[in-house]
Amino acid sequence: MERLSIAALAGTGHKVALQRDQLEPGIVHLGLGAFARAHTAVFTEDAMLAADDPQWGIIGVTQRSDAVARQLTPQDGLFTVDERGEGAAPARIVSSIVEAISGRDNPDLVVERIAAPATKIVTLTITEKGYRFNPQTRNLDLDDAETIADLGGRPPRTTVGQITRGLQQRCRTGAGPVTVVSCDNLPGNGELTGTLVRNFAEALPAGESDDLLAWIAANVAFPSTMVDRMVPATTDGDLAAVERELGLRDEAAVVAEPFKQWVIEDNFAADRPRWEESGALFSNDVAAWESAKLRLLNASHSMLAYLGLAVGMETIADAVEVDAFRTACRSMMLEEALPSITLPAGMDGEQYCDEVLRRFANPALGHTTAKVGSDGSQKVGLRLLTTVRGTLDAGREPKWAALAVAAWMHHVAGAPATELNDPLAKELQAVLPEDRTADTVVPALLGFRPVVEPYLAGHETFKALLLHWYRIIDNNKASDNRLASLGNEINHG
Ligand SMILES: NC(=O)c1ccc[n+]([C@@H]2O[C@H](COP(=O)([O-])OP(=O)(O)OC[C@H]3O[C@@H](n4cnc5c(N)ncnc54)[C@H](O)[C@@H]3O)[C@@H](O)[C@H]2O)c1
Ligand SMILES: O=P(O)(O)OC[C@@H](O)[C@@H](O)[C@H](O)[C@H](O)CO
Repeated sequence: MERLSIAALAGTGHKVALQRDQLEPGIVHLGLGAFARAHTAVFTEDAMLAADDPQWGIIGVTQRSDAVARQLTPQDGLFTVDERGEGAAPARIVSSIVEAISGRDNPDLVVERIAAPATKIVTLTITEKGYRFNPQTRNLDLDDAETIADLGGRPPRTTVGQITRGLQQRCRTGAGPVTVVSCDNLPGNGELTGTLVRNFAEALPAGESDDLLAWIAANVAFPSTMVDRMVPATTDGDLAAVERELGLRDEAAVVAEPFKQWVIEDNFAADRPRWEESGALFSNDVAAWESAKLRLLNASHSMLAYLGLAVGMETIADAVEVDAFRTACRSMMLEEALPSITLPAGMDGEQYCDEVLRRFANPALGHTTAKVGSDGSQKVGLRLLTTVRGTLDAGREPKWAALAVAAWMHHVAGAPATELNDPLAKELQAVLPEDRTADTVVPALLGFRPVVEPYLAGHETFKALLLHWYRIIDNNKASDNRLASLGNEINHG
């Protein structure tokens, strides 16, 4: 089958929305995964169309492998977004990516693109682990071997190294101000990114560091954002479905739910696309949006992933259909998370929670428990332990959040060392005992400092809840009907 490209489209009924010969590159996007294509690239294309402003073509950078760059380059950067579920629009070809680079293979080129005067924005979707920070201090992990190597002056391979070296070159060449926009699921993602970039700059030799820090302070903004759209990893079946629809082969297609949301702090150092014309909300209350999303949606997502994995379920849509799991999620959101956060003005908390559960149930999305449950060491603290802490501080028991944390612990203890998909898999395995029971695993993982703060590790109520739930999950693993028996025990608390 012929590959998707501008030339190949000429012979079909499909066409691209943007005038490609007029596009100019104004954005460098680091982390060209599925989410960036279904979210950032779509908002940006729509903004360019609505405002008739073609200066925001995206230079996409793949970070760890060259796969997406290899898929997109022969397709002239074009790819399909295939919406799935109620209200889905027809498959759409997105044309806002003008170049795709493998950052792994061309680190100097990444720095050059960030430093180009035409670049006004650097956006990021590099996953939580890509930030290489210490979650307790929210500073750059200066013991990280890759960061040390980047500080030593090699062509940078870490994202923070790439951004800071790009800024250093902008400072030297007078390339002008730039805005760095994190779009990852992290609280205060803009402030965090700014801190990590400054930490990197501070760790450079004094002669390089002083000028650079002053230049960054005067020329770079780091707005925080909240992003939302469920985008699973694309499967071979998804590619085949797009091929049938398009009549062309698209190796870079992505699948997404119809819903999409982007809340952005209005803090830019230079021009920006008119993203508000494509539906983004500019707000000075991004922190409230982000904590609502992380502690309601993402926390429930993680809970369903680990409960689903405990009973061998493959998708989130299947897990949320289990009454006991759905009720546990809803209870965690309503009884524990909602009382410990301040909602953004105008948000109806209960309605938001119901909407989240409805979105999870989208059967056409195929979001896997394995993908959502990956990298737990990077997510459990932000999504769940925050609610555990808030609920304990309010003098109540975090019963449901503890169920989700116990399910994560069970997943970590049950996964064979080679199969745990987590950047700290080796470190987690190292603290786990040979004999894995509630009484050995719970204290071992409570003592795992990169995830659990000392206060929670020593909290007897929390520990008792974890032991209780861990035993229930573990006892059921040998049951003939582990789904029914686990559901039953969860219902009985
Ligand atoms: N997929 C979603 O539903 C969704 C929704 C909202 C937000 N997000 C955010 O986007 C991120 C990426 O999601 P995705 O679906 O694109 O995942 P993906 O697996 O398709 O892509 C991950 C991207 O992150 C990069 N990356 C991974 N580890 C890295 C590291 N150590 N350093 C630098 N870059 C690294 C990869 O190269 C890749 O470009 C999520 O972690 C989340 O923060 C995703
Ligand atoms: O993308 P991650 O790995 O941070 O988290 C997995 C999911 O919870 C997440 O991607 C959600 O689908 C998303 O945050 C919805 O907007």
